[in-house]
Amino acid sequence: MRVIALLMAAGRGSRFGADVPKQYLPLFGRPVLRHAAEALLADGGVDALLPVVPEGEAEAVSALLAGLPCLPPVTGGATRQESVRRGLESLAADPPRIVLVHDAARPVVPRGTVAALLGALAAEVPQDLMGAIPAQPVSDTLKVGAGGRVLRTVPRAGLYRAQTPQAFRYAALLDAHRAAREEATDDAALLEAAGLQVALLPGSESNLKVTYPEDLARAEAALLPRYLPAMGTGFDVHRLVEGRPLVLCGLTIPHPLGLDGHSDADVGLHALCDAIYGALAEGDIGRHFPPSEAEWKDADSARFLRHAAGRVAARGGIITHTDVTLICERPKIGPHADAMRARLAELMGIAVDRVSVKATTTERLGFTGRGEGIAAQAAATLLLPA
Ligand SMILES: Nc1ccn([C@@H]2O[C@H](COP(=O)(O)OP(=O)(O)OP(=O)(O)O)[C@@H](O)[C@H]2O)c(=O)n1
Ligand SMILES: C[C@](O)(CO)[C@H](O)COP(=O)(O)O
Repeated sequence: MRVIALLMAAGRGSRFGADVPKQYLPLFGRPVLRHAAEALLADGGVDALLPVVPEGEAEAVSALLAGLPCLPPVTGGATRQESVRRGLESLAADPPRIVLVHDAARPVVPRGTVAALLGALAAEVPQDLMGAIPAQPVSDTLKVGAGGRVLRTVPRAGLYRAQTPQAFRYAALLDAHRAAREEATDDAALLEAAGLQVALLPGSESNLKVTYPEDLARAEAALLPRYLPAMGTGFDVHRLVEGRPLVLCGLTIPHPLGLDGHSDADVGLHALCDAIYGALAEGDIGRHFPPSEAEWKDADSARFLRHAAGRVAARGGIITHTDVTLICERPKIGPHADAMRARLAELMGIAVDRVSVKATTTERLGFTGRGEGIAAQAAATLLLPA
């Protein structure tokens, strides 16, 4: 049974009102539509996704969905219904048995939803079932209103709020779309209009559609139980010598001495990399970039931090906060701290208000007190998929 899931991402998000369509905005550092796509695949049973995207954005959406089983994106239309129809038509030459239609703006599909929908359509009895949808019973009292006044109350018994993903026999849904004369707000409505049977399955309050700005925080709250916090620490020391530039937290700082080492010896950045690798339980910087390898001689350590942040992304996680403490008498770090924070934030791809750089002396005690070297310690917190 070939199953294709249409990922509806061709909307402009006008009610949300951001500079970019809401489906591209980050939730825990990853685009809303990426969460939606992964949720469609999590139960198994879906062979490929078919992204339906705004005109000219196929390449950008493909990049956001990299690594997932996807058919080439199809350009959507002016309405959701038109976008779905275009997606369905693109499959006509090699028709699947079943299609799922899902809003890319719904990033929190509970586990088991897709399996339940496919199970309903796979069941032998009733054989007349053409679709299955998740829906929540209405729990508030419903009013009809106009001009700021209540006109009357609508009985809520038997009323449901329809969600996506919705599953359909492909041929039935394509026929319903081709025959449609009026605009429907979901796909099941087109089958209902044709007198076809659609099963009602339990939905979930967490399966919200990001529509207004406040919905992003609600979606993050709903996703949070799927993550576990992780924490790592790092420590590094390099000797101060003549004839080398002083590179600290990604910046070259004017100073008569520089740090000695195999790479550019950026002690702050190395400690931070170790904190991130530590939180991932993926060893340390020396494991990823061995000092025995000539390739890393005098290397710009920015590359190491980009790698560490890339490992977090590859594990499906995000860096939540980092904190670096530089330990030295000279140079004074305060005047450079904000520029260092900005550079580290840029390298890790996170907001600067989640990045701290501070400094301390050791009261002229020890090797840092005597100005023989600089030490750094760092901590990083991550969220990783549970
Ligand atoms: N022409 C359209 C309109 C909507 N959608 C998709 O259908 C889903 C549900 O639509 P909605 O929440 O209304 O999204 P927008 O149309 O983007 O929002 P708005 O109505 O506020 O502009 C979204 O994932 C959206 O990208 C689509 O593929 N093609
Ligand atoms: C398809 C849908 O998500 C089901 O609840 C909903 O109808 C989409 O409505 P919108 O007005 O296009 O957001």
